[in-house]
Amino acid sequence: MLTISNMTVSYRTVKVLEDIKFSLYPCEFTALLGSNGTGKSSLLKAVSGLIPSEGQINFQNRLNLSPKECGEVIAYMPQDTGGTSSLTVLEVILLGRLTSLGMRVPEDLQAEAYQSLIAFGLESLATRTLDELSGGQRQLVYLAQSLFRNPDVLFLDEPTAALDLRHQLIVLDKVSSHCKNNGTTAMAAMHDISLAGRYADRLICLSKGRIIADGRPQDVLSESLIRNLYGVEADIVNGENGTLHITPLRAVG
Ligand SMILES: Nc1ncnc2c1ncn2[C@@H]1O[C@H](COP(=O)(O)OP(=O)(O)OP(=O)(O)O)[C@@H](O)[C@H]1O
Repeated sequence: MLTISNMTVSYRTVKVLEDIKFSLYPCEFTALLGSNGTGKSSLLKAVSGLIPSEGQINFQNRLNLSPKECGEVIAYMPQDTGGTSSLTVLEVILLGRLTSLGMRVPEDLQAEAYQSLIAFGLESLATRTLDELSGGQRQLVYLAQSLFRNPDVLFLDEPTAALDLRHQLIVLDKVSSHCKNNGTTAMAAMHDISLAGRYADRLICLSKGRIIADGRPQDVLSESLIRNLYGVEADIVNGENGTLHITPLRAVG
């Protein structure tokens, strides 16, 4: 279990997150929701030890982790997967297991990396360099790398932002099943509340730097929550098998 308590994050003198506390559990996929600029990325970065924060982070029986220890426990995939790189797609996947790499890459590790490319439909790109990929293909490569790394805790910042509809479904399905099959704890900042409601076990909702709702999608998603979070009027209909159908109607306020 990963537990965050009394977390505050500031940029210079401006506080952007305050009184943050929550716990994340193995096998659970949590979606982090909130409007633009409300602090989702800052929260993921602060807990991953990438930006300074105040408060306490505990993981399993390890108390008060330092930023370096947070970085060792949590694999963080940023929102922006751009930037130049002349590494091939297969090499990027293999880098996910940097600690297992020596002078030679064991054949079984190469085969496993190739399998993770197949899982994301990326095998035809294995020998291409990252510079030669589209934005969505690059995002898929980094997602495949994150799962290949098989971390205890995985943080993803808008993992489906560059993806088409089919790949959004494939990726969220894979992240959710990876959690269940490997005991991984995952949290993803997301903007699509319908997809979050469908794939996440739990939603944590941020507004103005504070958590205003935390629970199972069917328990927390309501028309008034959507109005509070986004300033949007929406219709929510309960479908079969507990699915929620959310239709945004108009911006209000
Ligand atoms: N490096 C920085 N220096 C100063 N202020 C920052 C910095 N990064 C983010 N902020 C501010 O902190 C607040 C939270 O930003 P953050 O990127 O965490 O929001 P977000 O919820 O991830 O937004 P989005 O959905 O638009 O990606 C915003 O007001 C933003 O302008």
